[in-house]
Amino acid sequence: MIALRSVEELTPDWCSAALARRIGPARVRTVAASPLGTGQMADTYRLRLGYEPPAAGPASCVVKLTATAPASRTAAQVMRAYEVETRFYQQLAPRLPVRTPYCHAARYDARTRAFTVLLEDVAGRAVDQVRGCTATEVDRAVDELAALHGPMWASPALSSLAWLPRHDGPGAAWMASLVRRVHPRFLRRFGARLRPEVIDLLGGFVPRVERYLRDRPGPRTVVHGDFRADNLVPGGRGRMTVLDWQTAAHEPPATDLAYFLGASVEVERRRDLERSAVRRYVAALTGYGVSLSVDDCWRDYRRYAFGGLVMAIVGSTLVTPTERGDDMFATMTNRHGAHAIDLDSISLLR
Ligand SMILES: Nc1ncnc2c1ncn2[C@@H]1O[C@H](COP(=O)(O)OP(=O)(O)OP(=O)(O)O)[C@@H](O)[C@H]1O
Repeated sequence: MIALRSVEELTPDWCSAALARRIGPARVRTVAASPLGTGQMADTYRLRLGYEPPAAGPASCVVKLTATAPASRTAAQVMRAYEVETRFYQQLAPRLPVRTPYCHAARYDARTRAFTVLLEDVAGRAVDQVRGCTATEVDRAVDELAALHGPMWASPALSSLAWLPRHDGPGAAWMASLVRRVHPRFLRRFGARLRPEVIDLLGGFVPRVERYLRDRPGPRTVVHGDFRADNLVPGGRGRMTVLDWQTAAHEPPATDLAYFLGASVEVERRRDLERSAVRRYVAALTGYGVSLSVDDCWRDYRRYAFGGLVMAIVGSTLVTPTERGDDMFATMTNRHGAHAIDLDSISLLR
């Protein structure tokens, strides 16, 4: 099975090879692809599949492949997003209890930097990021975070995965200079939609961004890197399925927790429930043998509240602009800004 460079290369034979583990000697006879969702880093399609013999495999699957839009493809390649998502599905998803779509096949071609993952079609709709999560959705999401972070908490095995990014290396200085460079442009584009106190916060944070990115205290584990409502699909038995593993990394786990609560919960609701969410996360981690105090978790949670601001500033300038994308970046910045202000996170960077 090869990594597809575009959906035009998709054929029944390619699908048969990609589904071989599931369908054995049966064949895919027909495949029809329709574009799916609003992803900005890859092209995603729902596939309707017909088989010989009939009903030999899933009636539909989701294929995610190299973006055709040049800006999205370049951004994904700079961030190694395609390699990371492929390797995550191949090497980590099978070892972790976090709920992800079942991956039928995943390929990354280092020469062409093309990638393709063929996934289970997850029923249901992702939580709307702009509306934000309910209290029940927060509980479910926090449980999935513990199921992602707990099993490989401080595991030396993660350091040997050369493909799994760490953000405190030489990349930190590069990222910090990018944030400083694009900050004025970001303010020109979004300033009218940002609260004045958030603009002030950015003015205090951006000069300290390199310190924030380089100096990353706390234990490390596998993190999702973009753990927010748009990537969470509520499912059966009180679980959430977590999508979009292009930003997986070897990072302090509180980065995901702070980013999730900062981005995906409306501000008043987040203020009400964040302490209990942190306690729930710590309690769920004990189920994976992790001993972490609520105080230590709370301190790291406060410190990493800036992650969403870095993501909004950099993300909004890298991807092709869309109206929904711009709404999302403005909402994100106001929410993460309010979060860092509420938690006085800047005091942890002095
Ligand atoms: N396995 C799946 N089952 C059902 N829907 C899916 C599945 N995987 C992705 N989707 C949907 O396809 C769209 C794009 O998916 P995804 O977020 O993984 O792509 P992306 O290009 O990496 O996005 P982003 O711009 O957020 O990085 C989303 O609407 C998502 O809900």
